[in-house]
Amino acid sequence: MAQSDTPDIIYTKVDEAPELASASFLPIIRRFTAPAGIEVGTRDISLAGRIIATFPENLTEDQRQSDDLAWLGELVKTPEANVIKLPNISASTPQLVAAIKELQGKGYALPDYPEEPKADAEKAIRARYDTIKGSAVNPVLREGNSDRRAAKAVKNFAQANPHSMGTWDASSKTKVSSMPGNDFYANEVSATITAAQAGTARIEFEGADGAVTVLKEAWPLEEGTIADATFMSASALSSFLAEAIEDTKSDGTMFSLHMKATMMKVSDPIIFGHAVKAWLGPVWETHGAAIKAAGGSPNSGLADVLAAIDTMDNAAEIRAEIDALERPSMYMVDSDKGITNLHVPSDVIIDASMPAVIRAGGKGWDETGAKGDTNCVIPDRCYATVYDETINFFKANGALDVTTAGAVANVGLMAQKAEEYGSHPTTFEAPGTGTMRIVLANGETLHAHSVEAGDIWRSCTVKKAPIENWIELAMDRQRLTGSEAIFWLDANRAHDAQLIDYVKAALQAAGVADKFAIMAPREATAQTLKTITAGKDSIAITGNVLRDYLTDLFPILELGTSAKMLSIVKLMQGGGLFETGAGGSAPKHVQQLHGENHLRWDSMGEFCALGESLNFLADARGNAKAGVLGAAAEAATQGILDDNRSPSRKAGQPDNRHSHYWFARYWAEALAAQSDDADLAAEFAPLAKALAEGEAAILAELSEGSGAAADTGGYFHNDDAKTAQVMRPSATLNAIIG
Ligand SMILES: NC(=O)C1=CN([C@@H]2O[C@H](COP(=O)(O)OP(=O)(O)OC[C@H]3O[C@@H](n4cnc5c(N)ncnc54)[C@H](OP(=O)(O)O)[C@@H]3O)[C@@H](O)[C@H]2O)C=CC1
Ligand SMILES: O=C(O)CCC(=O)C(=O)O
Ligand SMILES: [Mg+2]
Repeated sequence: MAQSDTPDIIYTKVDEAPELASASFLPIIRRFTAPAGIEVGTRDISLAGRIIATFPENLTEDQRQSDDLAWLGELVKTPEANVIKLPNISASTPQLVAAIKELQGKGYALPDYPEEPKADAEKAIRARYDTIKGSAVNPVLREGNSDRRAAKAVKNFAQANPHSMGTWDASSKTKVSSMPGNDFYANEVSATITAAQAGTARIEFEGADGAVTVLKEAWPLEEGTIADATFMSASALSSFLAEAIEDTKSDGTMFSLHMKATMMKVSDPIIFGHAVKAWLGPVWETHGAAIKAAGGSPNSGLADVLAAIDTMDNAAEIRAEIDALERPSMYMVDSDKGITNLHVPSDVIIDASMPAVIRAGGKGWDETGAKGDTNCVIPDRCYATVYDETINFFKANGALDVTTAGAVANVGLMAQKAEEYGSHPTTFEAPGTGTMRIVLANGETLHAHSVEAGDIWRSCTVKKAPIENWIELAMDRQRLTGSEAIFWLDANRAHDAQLIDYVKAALQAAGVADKFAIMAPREATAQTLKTITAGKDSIAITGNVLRDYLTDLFPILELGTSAKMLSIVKLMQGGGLFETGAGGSAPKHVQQLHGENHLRWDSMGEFCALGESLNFLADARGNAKAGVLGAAAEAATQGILDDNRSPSRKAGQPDNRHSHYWFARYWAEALAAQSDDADLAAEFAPLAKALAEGEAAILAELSEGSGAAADTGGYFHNDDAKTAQVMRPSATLNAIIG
């Protein structure tokens, strides 16, 4: 990669709410960094951008785009990397299909997404689209482990200004339901690759007839890598789901399924599909084959199945049979629009959905829009215990007191596609009854499982260098904070037992074993909740999945949202990746902007990441001006919190754009007031003055269109000019920012 033309900071172009926010905020960042000679570039990792970059041969010269994700994937392996990464869409199939359709409508001659590819050409197209699907960006950029926590100012603000919390009642019927056995947890085996075993491995399936199919070849396994294999039985899953539906009915609660179909893009849509089939029960048994022939895929959700049914001659009959099913209430994504939990696999994502239920006092919303208790179905037991224990804790102790609760930080093992979140290329639906096995370079079989057709088999790996780096990061954070520090590892789980060997050895070698505890997730949850209830802090040192789950769970309870988190990825090659918040891209915020020109997205995550990125530029490159800008950005962030300038939720009140004005103003004022760099002070004094003098006009202009519809010229692929018009409506502010 040509380093000479790499901008000092890369601010990623993404999707949905954070991308709309960028249209307002990025011009401000550039106006402020330019006088310091800091170049802020962008690279496009949006879903639409990645689709366009994948099919150049279908597009005109003007339409083509470079593969920015690949470029960034190389950059993060260099010490030069300084990337501000906003949350992007990890697309489910329905989202991918919708994005393709929007682009086709805009004149991009892209191929359709082949749901059931038959000919080789279709299979090739499908394979290219599948590289875009799911969590295709984060694993490429995350060449380091994760350090997520709330900045002190953010935590103090939350304690002083508590968000709304539902109450928890001991009689709540809300619970977590998981499979009793034959899940990923039960079937896991794990080993650490020795020198003699290292090399190129393969994954193969041997059918009952002895025929061997190689499912993955040329699969490198390095010495020190922890390599697991496990599977979930499809028949056990189906029976469990059918029972869970019946159990929900007898409890009188609502059924909800919580998965991560975006990151676990192979396994979880299949599990989701089993739930759709279980819900349809006898209707699927009778009509399933015909619905499939009509193009309906349960793995894509109930919406896809219903749409296929509606194209069938006997649609009315099938619909009537569905209506006649005796089913419990279902947890809704949008009760006004009739969108159920099972409609789209990416609508209910466990890391955000379970905390939302827990924050609300164990409540979900049913078909009628009524609040009620819910059976939270999380089939696999590896991590479900965390939510189960949290629910038990609040039932016993009442909701968390936000005003006094301590903070939970996370140190997450994430680098180089660690663990489950890197497992999609090594996840397979068993093609028949037989044996799935990993065969090592030396011919040895590492792991083997007897499976039946449809069982979901997967292998997860994590490399040695990331593990060692993660333990070091944990030791750093513990030393710097003195907090309670717990490795959330289950000695009874095969994978965790291998990790524990690494952890114990490293802690002993460093002489700090007494500063850390190692606890299974359930025990760690109980201990951590006890600690924060007592007003103390805890560091959760976890694998990749719990990194994801806990950095939504605790921030949503403590701060009301994970958008305000500091999310730092110290890249293993010396660069910095600064993620903005720990949450997603909030699709409903876009609907609100389009409907009533109000963007309630809170850019606190962007503000925190910007400060960190500038400070990193100062420390790593000796760029003193960046340090001055960074310190001033931190002061501006503090100003936003002190003066309560964050966006409100309702149209007619200040929104995201207003918060950017305030950020610019506080930033300019802090720069004008500092004495470390006289040139910057002189540059920003007039800007600060103009922003202060323009206050009334700017705030009025920013509020002008509020309440009316707004057109950004698209959803996945906005029109830049239209978006700028919507997101930069203040002529006064624009004249100052330029
Ligand atoms: N790092 C990444 O790139 C990530 C990407 N994603 C992607 O984002 C999409 C949506 O994910 P989902 O998990 O549903 O989470 P959302 O982003 O939709 O968040 C859930 C809710 O949290 C609140 N929220 C989140 N961020 C903000 C913010 N900045 N300001 C104010 N409120 C906020 C909103 O609540 P309310 O509406 O009540 O205000 C929002 O509806 C998916 O496409 C997913 O793949 C998800 C997680 C991380
Ligand atoms: O990559 C994704 O799909 C989501 C990432 C996520 O939720 C997280 O890192 O917290
Ligand atoms: Mg997450």
